[in-house]
Amino acid sequence: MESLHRALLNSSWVSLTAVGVATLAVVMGLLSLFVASKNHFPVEGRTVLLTGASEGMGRSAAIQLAAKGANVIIVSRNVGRLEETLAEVRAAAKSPSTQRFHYISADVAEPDYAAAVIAEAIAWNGGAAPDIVWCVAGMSTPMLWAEDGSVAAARRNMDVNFFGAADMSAAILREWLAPENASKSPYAEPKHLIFTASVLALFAIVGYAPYTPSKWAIRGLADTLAMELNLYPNHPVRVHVVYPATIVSPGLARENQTKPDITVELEKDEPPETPETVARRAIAGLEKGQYFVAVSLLGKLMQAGIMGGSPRNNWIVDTVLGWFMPVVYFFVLKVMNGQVLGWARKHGHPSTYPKKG
Ligand SMILES: NC(=O)C1=CN([C@@H]2O[C@H](COP(=O)(O)OP(=O)(O)OC[C@H]3O[C@@H](n4cnc5c(N)ncnc54)[C@H](OP(=O)(O)O)[C@@H]3O)[C@@H](O)[C@H]2O)C=CC1
Ligand SMILES: CCCCCCCCCCCCCCCC(=O)[C@@H](N)CO
Repeated sequence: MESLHRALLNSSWVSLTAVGVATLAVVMGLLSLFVASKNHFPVEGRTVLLTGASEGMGRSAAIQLAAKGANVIIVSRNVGRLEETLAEVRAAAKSPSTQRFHYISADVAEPDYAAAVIAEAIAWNGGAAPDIVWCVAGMSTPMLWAEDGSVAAARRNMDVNFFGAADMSAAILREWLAPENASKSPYAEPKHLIFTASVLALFAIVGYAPYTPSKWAIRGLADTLAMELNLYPNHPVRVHVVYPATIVSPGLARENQTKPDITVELEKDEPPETPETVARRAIAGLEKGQYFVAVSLLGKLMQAGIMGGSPRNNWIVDTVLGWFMPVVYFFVLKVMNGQVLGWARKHGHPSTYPKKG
C-alpha cells in the first residue's frame, strides 16, 4: 500500500492522464453497449442506389436493405446477373406491395458513366434522386509490382475502383447539392454517400500494389468531401467509407487466380467472412453513424492506426486506441517483414515462381 502510494505520487502527470483517459474510454465503450442509440441510417421508404450489387457484398447489402424496407436500384455490367439478383432483392422486401426495385446496366470504368445512371434512376424514381448512394463496384488483380503488366493492371484498378466511385459521387452530389434541392427543414434526414475501400487502405501488404493505391485514393476523396460538404448546410449529406477485409465472393475467386502465394500466406491472419456478414456489419456501422466503418477487430485497430486528419467516430476511443498502434506496428512489421524475408530465402527470386493466371 505504502509503495503503491509512493509510486502514484512519483508517477508523472502524463502517465496518470493516460491511465485516466484509458479508463474513461473503456467505461464509455461499455456504456455505449447498453445505451440504445438513434439509428443514423434509416432506409425504410427511401431509395438506395448501389453499384457493384449483382454479386458479393453489394448483392448482400442490396438484399438486406430491401429487408429493411428500402427501394433499391442495383448497377453493374452483366444484365443476366442483374436480373437474377434483382429477383432475390425483390423477394427479400419488407413490404412487397409498396417497395420498388430496378436495375441499370453500366460500366463504372467508363468516363462520365454516372450522369446517365443518375438520370435513369431519377426518371424511374418519379423525379427524385436516390437518397443513398453506395459505391461497391470494385476489382482486384494482385501481382508483384516488378512483373510485366503491373502498371497496366494498376490503371485498370484505378479506373474501376477509384474513378468508378469518384464519377458516381460527383454525379449524385450535383443533384443533391443543387440550390433548388435545398432541404425544407434544417433537421431533414441527411443523404448518404458511401464508399467501399478495403483494410488494405489502412495497412498495405505485399502483392496488392496494383489495387491498394486505388483504395487509398478513395480515402483521400472521402476525407476531402467530409470537410467540403460543410459548404452546404441546407443540403445535409453524410459521407462514409467501409473497410472490408477478405470477403468470400466471386471477386475473391477471380483475384485468387493470380494472387502471389506469399500474399495468400500473409492474409491468412485476417479470416475471410461471407458477403452477408460483411454487409450486415457495414450496415450496423452506418446505423451507428460511423464515418469510417471497419467490419472486423483487426480492421478497427488498423483504422485507429491511420486517423491523422480524418474525422473521428469517437474521439476518445479512437485517440486511446491510436496511442497503442505504433507499439503494435513495431511488432507487426518485424514479424511480417521477417515472413517475407524467410519466403525469399526459401523460394528464391520471384522470377522462378510457378506461373499463375
Ligand atoms: N473480396 C474481397 O476480399 C474484398 C473486396 N473489397 C471490395 O469490396 C467491394 C465488393 O467486393 P466483392 O464482394 O468481392 O465483389 P465481387 O467482385 O464479387 O463483385 C463485384 C461487383 O461489381 C460489379 N462490377 C465489377 N466491375 C464493374 C464495372 N467495371 N462496372 C460496373 N460494375 C462492375 C460486378 O458485376 P459485373 O461484373 O456484372 O459488372 C459485381 O456485381 C469491391 O469494391 C472490392 O474491391 C474490399 C476488401 C476485400
Ligand atoms: C493491427 C495490425 C494488424 C496487422 C495484421 C495484418 C494482417 C494482414 C491482413 C491483410 C488482409 C488483407 C485483406 C485483403 C482484402 C482485399 O481488399 C483484397 N481481397 C482485394 O479484393
